[in-house]
Amino acid sequence: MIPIDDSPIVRDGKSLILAMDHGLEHGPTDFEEVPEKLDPSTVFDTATHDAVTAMAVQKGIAEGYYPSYEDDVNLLAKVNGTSNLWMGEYDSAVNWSVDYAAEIGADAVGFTLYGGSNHEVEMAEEFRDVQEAAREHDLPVVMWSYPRGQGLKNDTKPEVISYATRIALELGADIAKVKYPGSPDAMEHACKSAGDMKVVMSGGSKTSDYEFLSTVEAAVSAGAKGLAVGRNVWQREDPTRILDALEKVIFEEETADAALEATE
Ligand SMILES: O=P(O)(O)OC[C@H]1O[C@](O)(COP(=O)(O)O)[C@@H](O)[C@@H]1O
Repeated sequence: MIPIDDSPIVRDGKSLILAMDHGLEHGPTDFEEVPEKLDPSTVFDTATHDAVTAMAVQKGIAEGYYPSYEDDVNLLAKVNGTSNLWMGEYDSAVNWSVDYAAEIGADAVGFTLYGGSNHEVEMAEEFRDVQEAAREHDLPVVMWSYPRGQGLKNDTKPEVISYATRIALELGADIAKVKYPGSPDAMEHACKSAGDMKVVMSGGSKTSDYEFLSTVEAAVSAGAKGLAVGRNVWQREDPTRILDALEKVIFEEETADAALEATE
């Protein structure tokens, strides 16, 4: 872990990462109700909001669109990823090198590790190479720490999420992105398991404004240092409004109720 509070992807010790790698990870289904979002520029426009500290995308999107946004958006290069068409045991292909991501202007790199998968060993070895290359470029590393595969049926159980944050700490990540483990106590334990490393909550599929914001509020009160979110922002009709509210909940530590009221 390196001190990352001065990194552009961190603001006042916290991060709000806008993820848009769903076209690879989930396919066109995530865009069915928001077909205009098939154009990555629309989500880059959303990422220019002050609350967003980085945008996480895959190589092709970074190559094609980031040059127009490099003055206004911090790039988190998600270096591995696999499509939903892959039917094998959980795994993720490394699609670009850290050197190339740095050349494009990355401010941080992201990597998914499926702890518990039959491919965990190979993925951990790939993470070693990514993490060490990132250190050479002084880039923070965000681990999407997602235990799943084999017999692991419930990947949001409290002990599984605490293990996920610990794996990220032990392997040298700077931020762990994990699913919400269902309660503030479980989130607090997951954050403590990460030592001084930052933990951010993963957004998940779209829910109501109140449900989403109150879960973020609970996670932040329990020690999470922000959020990495995709669908709960860009699948909304008005992403700016939810980002205004998230800014209040994450950076100003307001309640979900107060944030919603202030942004009505
Ligand atoms: O593997 P899952 O749980 O289907 O979700 C993976 C997706 O979730 C993210 O980690 C976060 O996005 P969401 O907030 O939309 O869940 C994306 O980067 C990724 O594409």
